[in-house]
Amino acid sequence: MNSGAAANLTDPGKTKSVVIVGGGTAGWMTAAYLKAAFGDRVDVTVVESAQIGAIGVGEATFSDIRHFFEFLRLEESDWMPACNATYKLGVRFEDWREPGHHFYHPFEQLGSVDGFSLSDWWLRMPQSSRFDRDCFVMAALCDAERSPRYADGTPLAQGVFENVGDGQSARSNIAEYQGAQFPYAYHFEAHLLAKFLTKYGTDRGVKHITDNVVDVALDHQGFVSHVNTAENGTLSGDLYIDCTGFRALLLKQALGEPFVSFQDTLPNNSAVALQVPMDMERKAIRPCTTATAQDAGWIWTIPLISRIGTGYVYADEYLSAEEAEKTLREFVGPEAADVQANHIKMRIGRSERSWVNNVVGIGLASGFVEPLESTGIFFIHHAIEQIVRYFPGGRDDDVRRDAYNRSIEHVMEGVREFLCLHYVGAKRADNRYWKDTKTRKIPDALAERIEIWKHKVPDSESVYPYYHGLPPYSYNCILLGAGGIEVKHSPALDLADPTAAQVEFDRIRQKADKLVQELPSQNEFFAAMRANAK
Ligand SMILES: Cc1cc2nc3c(=O)[nH]c(=O)nc-3n(C[C@H](O)[C@H](O)[C@H](O)COP(=O)(O)OP(=O)(O)OC[C@H]3O[C@@H](n4cnc5c(N)ncnc54)[C@H](O)[C@@H]3O)c2cc1C
Ligand SMILES: N[C@@H](Cc1c[nH]c2cc(Cl)ccc12)C(=O)O
Repeated sequence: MNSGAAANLTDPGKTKSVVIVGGGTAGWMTAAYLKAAFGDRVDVTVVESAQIGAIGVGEATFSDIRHFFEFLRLEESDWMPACNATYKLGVRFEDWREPGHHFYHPFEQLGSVDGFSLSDWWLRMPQSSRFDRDCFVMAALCDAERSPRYADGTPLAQGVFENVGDGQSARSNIAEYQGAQFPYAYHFEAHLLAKFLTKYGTDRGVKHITDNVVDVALDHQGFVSHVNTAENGTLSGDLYIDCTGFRALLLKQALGEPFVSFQDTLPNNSAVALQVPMDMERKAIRPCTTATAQDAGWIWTIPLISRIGTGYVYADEYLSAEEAEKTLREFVGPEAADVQANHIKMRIGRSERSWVNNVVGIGLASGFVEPLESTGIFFIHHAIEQIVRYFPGGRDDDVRRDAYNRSIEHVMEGVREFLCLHYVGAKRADNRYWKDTKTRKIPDALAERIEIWKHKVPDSESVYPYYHGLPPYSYNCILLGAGGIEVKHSPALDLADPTAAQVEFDRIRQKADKLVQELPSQNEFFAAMRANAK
């Protein structure tokens, strides 16, 4: 424990001390990463309550999470079995356009032909009614429930696996990575990842205290001077990271930082979750997250090893908790009969600033949007990378603080626009909830962008202009998949020679057919892994 350590921020060469309050996924991802980044030159303490539980529902991620594991020098075989992890090739949206329809948001770059996006060509010459099947190989792999690795462990697209796993090469991070779209992400149990990283962190010197923080003390400048725990006295450090979840004990409760609610544009503020045991020998492990539209929101289905994580995300303005749980149980079927439901109130939006004085909020304490595009852990990962990049040198570090806060704001606001597009762009308008999605306020800039996209599919010139994790092709997937906004092809394509585009569509179909034949199902893949491990 360091007392009075605030002074050594201005004293280069001395160990810096960081106190992390909260030991959920955010707390332990941060602790582990700081140790991987700074080793013994940073003193890290994690204090977590034994009484206040962490959120863990069975999570899906961005593919970018691989940079996190790579930074920690961890291979899939080190952490995946410990977290019940499976592969994710994209999100499958069911019933967003109309009952029985589905489309994917896959981890695959959209091609271009003669300077025009393949989506533009597709509008001019659709090969079928399925934009995703015609333009992405991954859509067929998801439909056929394939694994992104062959049974011997060889990955699907060798070319994009550069820098992974030799343990020595330079480590990349999200913002720096300019390579091809990585072909898959993961599903895993976030609380098991937190447990795994507890060992990783404590093995590398992180101090772990199980106790409740009962009071946060501020000095005359409004900086945190120390926190008081119930049984372990006071803890103090140079920097405090608030990972206390929706409570935001330091950032909001102690420092009073205002919260910017997104509720006006994204009304879903509640969830009910179930962890359903499943015999995966008999049930297909779909290699994608499924988001099935419902009367007042949507249900997620996340296949894990030997269980399914599922839940109904809804707006309490339209549906009661009891009705949501009833609908979810009917959706899942008898397997869920003995499973207890977990009802969660979600605080949707962002802290006005995530870094205030010597407190940085990471995870739910900083901000959250409904999990429709699996952004929660991405927000954490991005924040951790940024705090390492902008690590404070002293109290008067306003420039660094402002830069950090801007980058967090951009990520959150960009994702807000992307999520709003799902609702305003969904063709479905069959009840009050879905009708309201067409008239509800959306960010002004998004409304302007949609007017452009009606005439020119989204590209890097027309999507949210700051880094927010989502490439322009993601917007094409939602716009053309959800089907509620009419989009026209570029008039130039009526004059252009379509031969090369036709060759590209044919190539995608042939490649998809070949891979569906060659790749094992996820069930076969994980069965082979288990057999090899014995
Ligand atoms: C319904 C739902 C679905 C989600 N789905 C996804 C998904 O698919 N993909 C994704 O990336 N993310 C998803 N998330 C988000 C993801 O689960 C969280 O981002 C992640 O678990 C991180 O949570 P956290 O660590 O910030 O907070 P929490 O898990 O709430 O942890 C808070 C920690 O603070 C501690 N604490 C609180 N008060 C005190 C105190 N006074 N003293 C000491 N300790 C204290 C608690 O003990 C706990 O350890 C979802 C979230 C929700 C709500
Ligand atoms: N940088 C993100 C962006 C991304 C690209 N495709 C998808 C698909 C889904 Cl479901 C989420 C996220 C993404 C990444 O590569 O993960």
